Amino acid sequence: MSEQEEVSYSEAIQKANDSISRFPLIPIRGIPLMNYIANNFDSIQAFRPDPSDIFIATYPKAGTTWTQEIVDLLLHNGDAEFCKRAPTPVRSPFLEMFSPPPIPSGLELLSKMVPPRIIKTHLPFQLVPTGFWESKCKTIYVARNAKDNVVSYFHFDKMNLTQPEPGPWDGYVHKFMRGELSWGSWYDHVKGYWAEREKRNILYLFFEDIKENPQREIERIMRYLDLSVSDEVISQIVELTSFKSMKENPMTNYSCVPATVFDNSVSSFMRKGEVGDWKNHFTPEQSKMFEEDYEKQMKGVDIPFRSLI
Ligand SMILES: Nc1ncnc2c1ncn2[C@@H]1O[C@H](COP(=O)(O)OS(=O)(=O)O)[C@@H](OP(=O)(O)O)[C@H]1O
Repeated sequence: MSEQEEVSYSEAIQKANDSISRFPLIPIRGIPLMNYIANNFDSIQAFRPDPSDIFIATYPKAGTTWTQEIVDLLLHNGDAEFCKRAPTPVRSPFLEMFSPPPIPSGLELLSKMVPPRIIKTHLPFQLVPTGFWESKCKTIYVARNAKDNVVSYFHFDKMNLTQPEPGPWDGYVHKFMRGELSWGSWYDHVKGYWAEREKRNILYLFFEDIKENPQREIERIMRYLDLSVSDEVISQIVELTSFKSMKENPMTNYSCVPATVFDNSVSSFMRKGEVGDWKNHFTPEQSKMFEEDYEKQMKGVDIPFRSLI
């Protein structure tokens, strides 16, 4: 994969331009999904991974792209040039993504690749094709604290012109709390994978931990994947996957998606990459209301999120 593939991916999106719109959501087993995904759900469910494939699962905006880059670099011993062979969504396809033709679906991209493939999903646990668990694929789940997650999703839904119109911030927070955004409830998502992590051997990570100590978390991923790279390479990967590096890297910053789909004048995909940006968005009243609801939705759950505050 190379320049040509990168160009053809961007060109395919450009060619689909007339069919791009804010797609409606259709529920699949109660989970709202973009209509193109919902309409192709049977073929997504039928996907059979290879046991060597690596599966990265997250609620949207929880650190997927960051983890995809870390894993690609670990698999290739920190080879920065090789990891620039194509943009993230081509190197590491999005399992359930279907878009208007001729944009290749995740399944189409996967069918042309040789395992081990790095496969992204936002599907909640109960919608993941059972083939992943039958094949015992290594699975990395990344969770991000709810308040920063909803802030990031809000900015993304404003700039991603295929997502439903987010509307004003206050209403958006309520939609998040009710699980009405694409891919459903954050609360059920983080709880679903947490409940299955031991049985399915899922490595459950937190955005805040990677931010606090990337070296420690990259080493955890390395051990989980049964890889061994030198300390020097780990340091290189820390540097290559810093927010600044990934924001500047055209292969990781989603500049492959034309402005007719990702409107960068509204917000960029690599927006801030921080912990605690929620403080710039929630009013004290919204924060109190959100926390009261959080207590109810997360009652009895022992996921070690940092304090919300
Ligand atoms: N290297 C690195 N360091 C810190 N933060 C990073 C990094 N890469 C991506 N990001 C931030 O992650 C948010 C995007 O999340 P995802 O990659 O999960 O998005 S997506 O769901 O795949 O569309 C989005 O968060 P916000 O900036 O808060 O909006 C990105 O900026």
